[in-house]
Amino acid sequence: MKKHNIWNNALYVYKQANTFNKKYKYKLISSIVLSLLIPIFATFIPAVVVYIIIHGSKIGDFALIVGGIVLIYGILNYFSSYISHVLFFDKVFIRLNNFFEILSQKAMATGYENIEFKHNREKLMRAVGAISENRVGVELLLQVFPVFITSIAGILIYSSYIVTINYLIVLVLLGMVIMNVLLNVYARNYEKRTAEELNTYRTKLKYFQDEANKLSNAKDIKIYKLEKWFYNGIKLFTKKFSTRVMQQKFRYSLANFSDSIFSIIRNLIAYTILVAMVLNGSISAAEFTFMIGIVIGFAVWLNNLATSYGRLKEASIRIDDFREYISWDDGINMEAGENVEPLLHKKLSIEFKNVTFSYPESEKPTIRNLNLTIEAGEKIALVGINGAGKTTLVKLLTGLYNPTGGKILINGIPIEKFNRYEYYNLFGVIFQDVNILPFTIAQNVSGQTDKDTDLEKVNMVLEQSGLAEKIQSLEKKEHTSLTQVIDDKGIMLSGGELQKLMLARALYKDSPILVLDEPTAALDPLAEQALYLKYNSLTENKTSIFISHRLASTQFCNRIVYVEEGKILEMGTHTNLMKKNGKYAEMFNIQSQYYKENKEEGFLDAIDEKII
Ligand SMILES: Nc1ncnc2c1ncn2[C@@H]1O[C@H](COP(=O)(O)OP(=O)(O)OP(=O)(O)O)[C@@H](O)[C@H]1O
Repeated sequence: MKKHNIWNNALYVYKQANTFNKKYKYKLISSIVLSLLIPIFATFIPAVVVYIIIHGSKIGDFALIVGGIVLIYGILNYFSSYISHVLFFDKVFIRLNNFFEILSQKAMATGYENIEFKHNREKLMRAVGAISENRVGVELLLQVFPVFITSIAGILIYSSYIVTINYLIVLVLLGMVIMNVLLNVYARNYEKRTAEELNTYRTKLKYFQDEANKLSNAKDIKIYKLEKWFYNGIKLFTKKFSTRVMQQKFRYSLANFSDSIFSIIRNLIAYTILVAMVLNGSISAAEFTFMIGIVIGFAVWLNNLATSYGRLKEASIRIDDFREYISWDDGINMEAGENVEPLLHKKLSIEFKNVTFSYPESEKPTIRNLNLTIEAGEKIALVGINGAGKTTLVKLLTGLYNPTGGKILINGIPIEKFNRYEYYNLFGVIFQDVNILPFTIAQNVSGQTDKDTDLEKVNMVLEQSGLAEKIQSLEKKEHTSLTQVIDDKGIMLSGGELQKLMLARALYKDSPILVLDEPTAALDPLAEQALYLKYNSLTENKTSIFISHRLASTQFCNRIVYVEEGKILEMGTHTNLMKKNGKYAEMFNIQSQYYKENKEEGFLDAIDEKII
């Protein structure tokens, strides 16, 4: 992982802040100038008072001068706190708007493997960690960097004055601060060493906390009494997390404690030197008062520098995490690559050439040296037992995964040559896990905003997918929202209805390749039969892949591909494979026998025999 120094990270964060809020820099500069002016001014006040008293000014003059100074001091403080207040909200908005947008854009655009696989997902979680709270990462840098800069300026101004009086004071103060910095470095090194471990605990704890509240888990938690598993997980990782945090904080408290001791010693030495100077007449009482203010102020700047530097380092580590994810190779051709436009209205051929794929950290490849040619416009049924690698093949074909070996070609062109963002346009896919968004039915089908949605087409595909009757019965028809996350009047669809909606979405896209992974798993037998009967017309001019464990589906496909352990074991028409009497025939016979037996007993009247 590339590490950037704090200056580089600060430059990065401020550049981003500036693109979002152009006025931010002016407010920031005003705040830094005021933070420098106010303590200098505060140091002047007692010195001026002592001077006036010693020189016996009239009470009226005294009141006027002191009143004037206090008034200016008050005004400066008012502006300072006003700007701090404004800056606080600016920082929050910069983090929430700008940085979240950068991260979301990256996460949505980057290769799917960068999102799905564990190690990559952890990178994403770390990047989220840099912007998810007020006092970490980006916002921490925005808070602390001005303090760091102000402290450097304060130290330069104050020390240039102190050395003209007595350079020993500067040396004493510096020595103490260096010791304090060393203790902070010790604490920070410990924090760094344990950061990875803490991050793991944080991720696991967050998993338990999030999953415990999810609606999708609620049924299983109640029925299978899983709450203990969640309580124990939360308890275990809270303990591990908080123990580690306490160990980290203990080291910082050592540094803080030593700082209190050092400040007493430092003040004693500074006072001794200054009092000796007053006694031997080298400085006046007013100068003494001023010098005391400057010495204390100088120590404050030094301390601020040490602590802000430590916190900047802390923020910098998180910002590196963020930048690592943002600049991470997408793993695919998102920017460049060939246009798929010429292919969009053609029948397309697909070729898997010696394709191998291994999931990260898995010992054996899931797809092994697989060769398959699908002719343009062909309808393929992909079958095989659970875990054979069918869905993995779909993810490879659709460009969600990249093969670890071999090539996939569309109309003879290797798919990595296409612009990946456009490449997705070639596919209408129903995946096994149904995923709807809390928008209207029409928007879920079109994947577009209302303005860009073709309602006529939406209704046509809803009709084709068998959902039209249900939608027409709703008060707002296709404008009804799904789920109640955003719209209180939203509706929930049943498992089978959702699957029909997914089919409508794939059909709306009208892509040259249609891939249906278990599209009938939740359908009732009548709906299933209706889909089978329509399949030819739905896939007209398209190349299609139909994955199903219901082997009736193989009847209306041109060819059946039987996959086992990532390899093609058998391939051919239904009649050929039945004659071959291999794995496919075995699977088919078991299933059809079951249906026949049950049918004889009159259980499954709804299944049309001619389909089986
Ligand atoms: N993200 C993943 N990380 C690691 N291994 C995975 C991942 N996804 C799937 N696998 C493994 O790859 C193998 C093939 O899975 P795949 O989902 O392709 O099978 P399938 O043939 O579609 O099965 P099913 O019929 O159950 O849908 C399985 O053994 C599975 O455990």
